[in-house]
Amino acid sequence: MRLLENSRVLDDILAGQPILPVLSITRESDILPMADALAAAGITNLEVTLRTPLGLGAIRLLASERPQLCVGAGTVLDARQFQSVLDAGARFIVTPGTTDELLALGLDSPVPLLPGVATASEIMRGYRLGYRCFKLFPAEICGGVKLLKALAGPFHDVRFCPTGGIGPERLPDYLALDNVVAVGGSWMAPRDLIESGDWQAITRLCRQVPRRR
Ligand SMILES: O=C(O)C(=O)C[C@H](O)[C@H](O)COP(=O)(O)O
Repeated sequence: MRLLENSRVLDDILAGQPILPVLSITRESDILPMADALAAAGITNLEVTLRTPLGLGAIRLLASERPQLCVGAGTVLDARQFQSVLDAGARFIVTPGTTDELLALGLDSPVPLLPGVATASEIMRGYRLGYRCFKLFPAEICGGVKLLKALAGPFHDVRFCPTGGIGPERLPDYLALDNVVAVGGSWMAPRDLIESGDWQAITRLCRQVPRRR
């Protein structure tokens, strides 16, 4: 998507809910019940990573069986994966870092790209191409709330989806920042609850998410 269009569409998607669940699927039978557990708490945006071999199939399944959800693809590392998640029906694409190849693909993509950054220089590489919305990763390690406050100075028109190491206790501090569009994380679908199939507990965890101040 050209220039500011990418970031406008992303902002429209992500601003609709304060958290972006990041799911890594390890059992096929979990996919639909997990998505339904999130949806029961009002979650419509979610990111499925390619960290596991089931990731791509999960995106395809959710795109066809739960079209009301906005399912993005995460951990997209190269052009081949970029094309495969587009083919699977991903509605947005998330990368942990940036490469020139991925930034260029995002400009011509039919769905928006959320490029991962950790430094001002990486933001500047995307900014000059028109990107205004980035994933800050790994957020807690690379500076978290303090870094986001510092970045608001030079990049007043940039918004971030910080992800990585952010649990529910730190969430309010991030959501209080004007340059945070949503906060990503995996905490709302913990492994033990998924393994035991405790979908109601996952719904309850998502319902505890604070509203934006
Ligand atoms: O693999 C990727 O490209 C990612 O997308 C990284 C995930 O966003 C974070 O690992 C989620 O962070 P946690 O909430 O700390 O689990």
